[in-house]
Amino acid sequence: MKEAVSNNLMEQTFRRLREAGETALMPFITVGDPDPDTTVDILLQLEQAGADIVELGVPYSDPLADGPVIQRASERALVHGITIETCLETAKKARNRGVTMPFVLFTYYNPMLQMGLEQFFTLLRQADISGLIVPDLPFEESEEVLRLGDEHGILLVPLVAPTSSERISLILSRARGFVYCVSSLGVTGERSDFHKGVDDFIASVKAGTDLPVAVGFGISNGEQVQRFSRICDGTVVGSAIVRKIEDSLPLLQSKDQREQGLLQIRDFVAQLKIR
Ligand SMILES: O=P(O)(O)OC[C@@H](O)[C@@H](O)c1c[nH]c2ccccc12
Repeated sequence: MKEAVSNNLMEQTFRRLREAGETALMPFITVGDPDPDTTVDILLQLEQAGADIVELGVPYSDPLADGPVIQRASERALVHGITIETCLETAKKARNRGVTMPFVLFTYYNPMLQMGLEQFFTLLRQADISGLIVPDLPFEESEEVLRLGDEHGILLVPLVAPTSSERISLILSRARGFVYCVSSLGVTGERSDFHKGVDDFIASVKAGTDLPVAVGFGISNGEQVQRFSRICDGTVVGSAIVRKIEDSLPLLQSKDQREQGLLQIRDFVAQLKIR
């Protein structure tokens, strides 16, 4: 029997990359940082720079796992009252402006519960979101979220950390889309060194699943992207790009230098891409 070919954009992207022998460059940005219109412009730049899949972070006031760079991005976004709805509107605008890469929504659990899970998944589908990551989803509640995701065609991507060891096969058996390996413990943020056991950890995850495996947490330059690309299928870069956006704020917010600010972000991301 022929394997059913999925029409989920993220699955298609990973399949295309795998056939080409490439790995995915996966930026994370906070939606609404520094404002929703600029997020649309930044998404266009990311795509032109060679990003393959983008993680769209919903800003949150109590982001447990986020380091200082991403926390500040959330603060800048929350000034504009950004909610899940506005994030999804922003994603739609980016599509209408020509962004074609798959979107993975990254949100804490509480805002989705408050909206109601049915409504949440309906809106995600309407905004052409391919995947979902919920870092604080309680394992006991993940079954319901997974079921709704399957119903709506939205892939619930699990996060696994070097400490998830006893539960890892259970987590992998429920994974959709890809598996996100957190390179280290603690919070997000750029690092110069990684945990000694990270390569073995990634190898053990790869051995336990046929899905693509991506690595994130602390990856901040092209050399680190290359290092991890040799052993996995995708690399997530968050804080380093969000910091670049922060550094570019004076340019982005001035009328005549905005283009220059956007180019600065594009150039930074382009040099992370393996060509
Ligand atoms: O910022 P870093 O170190 O590049 O790590 C990626 C990360 O930002 C993004 O995937 C992320 C943002 N918030 C998180 C919370 C938990 C796990 C991962 C995340």
